[in-house]
Parts: sequence; C-alpha cells; structure tokens
Amino acid sequence: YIWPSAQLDALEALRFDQNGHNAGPIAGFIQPCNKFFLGGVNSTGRSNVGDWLRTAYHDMAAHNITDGTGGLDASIRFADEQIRDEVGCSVQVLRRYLLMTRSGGPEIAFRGGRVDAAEPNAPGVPQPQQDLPAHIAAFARQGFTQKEMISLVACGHTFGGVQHEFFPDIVPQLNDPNNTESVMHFDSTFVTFDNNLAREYVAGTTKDPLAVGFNHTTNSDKRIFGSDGNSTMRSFAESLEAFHSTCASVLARMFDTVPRGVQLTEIITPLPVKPHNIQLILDGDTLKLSGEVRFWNMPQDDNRKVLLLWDDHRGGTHNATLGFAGLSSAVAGKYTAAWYTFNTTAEEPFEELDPVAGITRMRFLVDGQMEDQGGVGFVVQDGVVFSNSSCATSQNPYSGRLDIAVRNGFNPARVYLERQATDDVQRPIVVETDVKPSTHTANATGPYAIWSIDLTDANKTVLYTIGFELADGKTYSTNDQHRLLDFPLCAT
Ligand code: HEM
Repeated sequence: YIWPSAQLDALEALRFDQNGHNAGPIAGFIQPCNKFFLGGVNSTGRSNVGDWLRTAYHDMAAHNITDGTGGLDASIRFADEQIRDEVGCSVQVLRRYLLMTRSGGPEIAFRGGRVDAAEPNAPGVPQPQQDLPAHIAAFARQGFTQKEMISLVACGHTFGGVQHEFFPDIVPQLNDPNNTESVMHFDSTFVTFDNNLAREYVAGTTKDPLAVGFNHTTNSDKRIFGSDGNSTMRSFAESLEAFHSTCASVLARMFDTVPRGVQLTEIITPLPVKPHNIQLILDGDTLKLSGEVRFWNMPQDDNRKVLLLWDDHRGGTHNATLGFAGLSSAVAGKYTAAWYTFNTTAEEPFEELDPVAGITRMRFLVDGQMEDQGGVGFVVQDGVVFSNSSCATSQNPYSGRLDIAVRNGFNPARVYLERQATDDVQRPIVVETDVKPSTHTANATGPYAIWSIDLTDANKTVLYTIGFELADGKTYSTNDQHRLLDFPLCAT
C-alpha cells in the first residue's frame, strides 16, 4: 500500500515493529516463547503462545459458512462464551493476531479489519469426547475440509497440551516440579512451532494425551490424525517445510474466517520506507515538523547519509540531514530496520518550516538513492494542525482550550477532536467532538485561522487527535496526539 493510511500504518506497525526502537506492545506478551503470565512467578508447563492460539481457534470456531455468522470477532471476550468452555481457562488477553513466527514457525500472511462482535456467538467449539463424524461436521461448518481439519489440529497442537485442572479425566495430577500446571504436552517441544507432534505420532513415541490417553473416548487427535490413513501426519513428519507451509496457509485461513460482511484489508507486508509519527504543529510564525522514518531490512551504518527532502505549496524543495535514532527487529530477529529522526538535536527538536510555504510531500535520499514510493512521494497534509496557542485558562481546577490551525483556502466541512473510548460492550470506538472557528480572532496567524474548543478539568489528560471532513464527505485523521495538560497558562 501507499503511505499514509491511518488503518494500514497502525496495523503494519503492530505486526512488524516488534523489538527495539519504537517496539509495539504485542511481542512482549509472548516472548520468550515459554512466557506464561496467567500463572504465578514459578508456574511452569504452560505458555501464552499456546493459550493465544487456542483462544483464536475458539473465537473462530463459531463460524457457520452457510449463514455467515460467527468467526474471528473477539466474541470470546463475552463471559457467556467463556463459561461454555470455549476457552477452558480464564483468558485475560485477546489479541486477534499472533506472532507465532517468534516460536520458530512460518510467517503467516496478515490482514487487518476484523470487527469486534457486539454479542456472543452460537456455541461451536469441538470437544475431545465427540466422535469423528461430529468433528468432520464441525470443521465443515467452519469452512474446512477433512484434510484441512487434520492440518489445523496438528498445527494447533504443536503448542501446549491438556491441563489436569480442566480435564482431570484425561490428565492425572502430574506432581512434577518442572510442570507445576500439570499439563500433559502434545509433543516434546510444546513452545516451539515444529513438526515433532507429527514425528512422534508417526514414530509411535507420542505422549499426546488426546492420541494415546488412557481414556479412549477422548482420544480425538488419534481419530482425526488417523482419518486419512495417517497420510497427512506422515507428510508432516517427513518434512518440516511441508508442515510449516501447510500451517501458514490453514492458519491464515483460520484467522481470516470472519462473519459475513466484514471486509478484511489486503495482506499487510512491511513498507520498505515508512515515515512514523509525523507531527506538525503551528508555533506562532513557524510550522514545526517532527517525526521519524523507518528503513526496513537495513542494518546500522554510521557512514550512511539520510536526507529528508520536502516540497512546499509554492513549488520549492528543502532538505535536512536526518540523525540515526535506533534499530528495531521483527520475526525473531530475521529482519532489522534502521530508524532516522527529523529531530536532529535535543535543543532543536523540530524542523522549522515557513507556514506560508507549508509542506506537501516528503522524499528521502539514502546514500544518494531516492526513496519516494515510486514517484508519488510521502504526502503530508498541513491543512489542519494543532496550534501551540492552545493554553490553560486555569490550572486548579484545570480548564482551557485546544486551538486548531486551519489553513486558509483549505475549507474543511467539519473539524473535530477524536478520542478513543469503548462502548458498553467493550468495542473500541472513536468519540468525536466538533470544533468551531475561534472567537479568539487575535490568535489568527498568517496563513492559518484558529478554531477552538474549551475543555474542562475532567478532560485535561485525554489524548486527542484531530479529524476533519472535506466537502466531498471524505474524512481524515492526524497522527499527533495532544492533551490540554501539555499546554501552559494562557497569556492574559
Ligand atoms: C476437534 C478439534 C479439537 C479438539 C477436540 C481440541 C481439544 C483440545 C483440548 C481438550 C485441549 C486442552 C485444553 C486445556 O487443557 O486447557 C486443547 C489444547 C489446545 N488446542 Fe486444541 N482441540 C481441537 C482443535 C484445535 C485447533 C484447530 C487448534 C488451533 C489451530 C487448537 C489449538 C490448541 C492449542 C494451542 C492448545 C494448547 C493450549 C494451551 O496450552 O494453553 N486445537 N485442545
């Protein structure tokens, strides 16, 4: 995709900015792969990675391919679904995408755009005591063939195992100080995305409690794996590559199984050059530009020269040398990215732009090579920006106004503040509050008019972004987040 896209930029960052500079919040939950944060400090035998994958499957398992209901929609967050043993244990965290590549697995194509359900789905999680025809029917309802069922179960059960606490009829109390959660693992490497489940199953050495458990009724893995004469399991045992590529494909389909009507995004791959956190703020008679740029698959090199070029509304071009800001990595260190900052020194943390000329697009020169998204450039909007004339009218209790600078001639149909919230069924929503042209006309600055909104103490710490709507009805959001508390007392 072409930068900027508010939705895809954010999803791309969540998926690919995993460790190091500007690391996102996800990887920390499942890293190292044996991390388990629901248990106590010394709890062993389980891991978040297994917990999460199983949760994703259970969330999806309600899907009905005929009527289009259910799917990966976070409906598993509702107590109703958890009570029905769709989870088996309490799940405190649900993320709708998983970074299993960290545990040695294949890279799974990632799409965004899932929509949180407003209510629980119909029950749909298969139980180990059900017979083979019931399992085939359940996977068919979810949209998977019998062969895909074998693959999905084998890919899922490469992680984790069965807990004594919830399945005492399958797993005895283990009394093992190295496995305090009493989990009988599906294979000998329960936090690694490998084909040992299949190898041990085919070799006859498996300890999978759903394959060789003493209770035949609950040996669902045995019935499922054997349902094609073991041919799928044999192919997995023979080739780690075949196992990984099959899992990448069926797991991607599992994650992409969504209720009818939900439109997923394109597959999101890392942008080779990606501006990050670009902010513009009007400060008196300068327009301050700050931000960073990430170069994917680029190691550190102290001799590299990175230049920011930007075009203005008058047809002029300007440039500034960027400073190295840090490295990040993703996919268990497979990829490295180098970050450069527009804020070259601590004393001079912004590029200062002439607000009349403004900015239209950026490009980057890396050791003489032009990076401009194939000629399109990196478009920056300076039509609606925060203004540093925002200020507090009182500091105890806090009240004041946020000023927004609207470029003359830009003529937005509507300007509003946006803040994130959740609705009464915990779905993330954006709350909009309209901003009007200011009566503080004294604040109007050169090429910009000031629009304002008064805020009270209760809202002083809320982080706001600006949204605006153009005459054609299209809406846009800015990156910059500001809160009233960040601004000084108003000059009297
Ligand atoms: C007929 C189908 C299936 C049956 C009957 C089944 C049954 C089970 C059972 C009884 C457990 C033990 C849960 C616990 O002790 O908390 C389990 C764990 C697990 N299952 Fe399945 N499963 C099936 C399919 C799948 C699929 C399709 C996936 C994912 C693709 C999956 C992923 C997992 C994972 C990752 C665990 C380990 C959870 C952990 O360690 O926290 N299962 N399964």
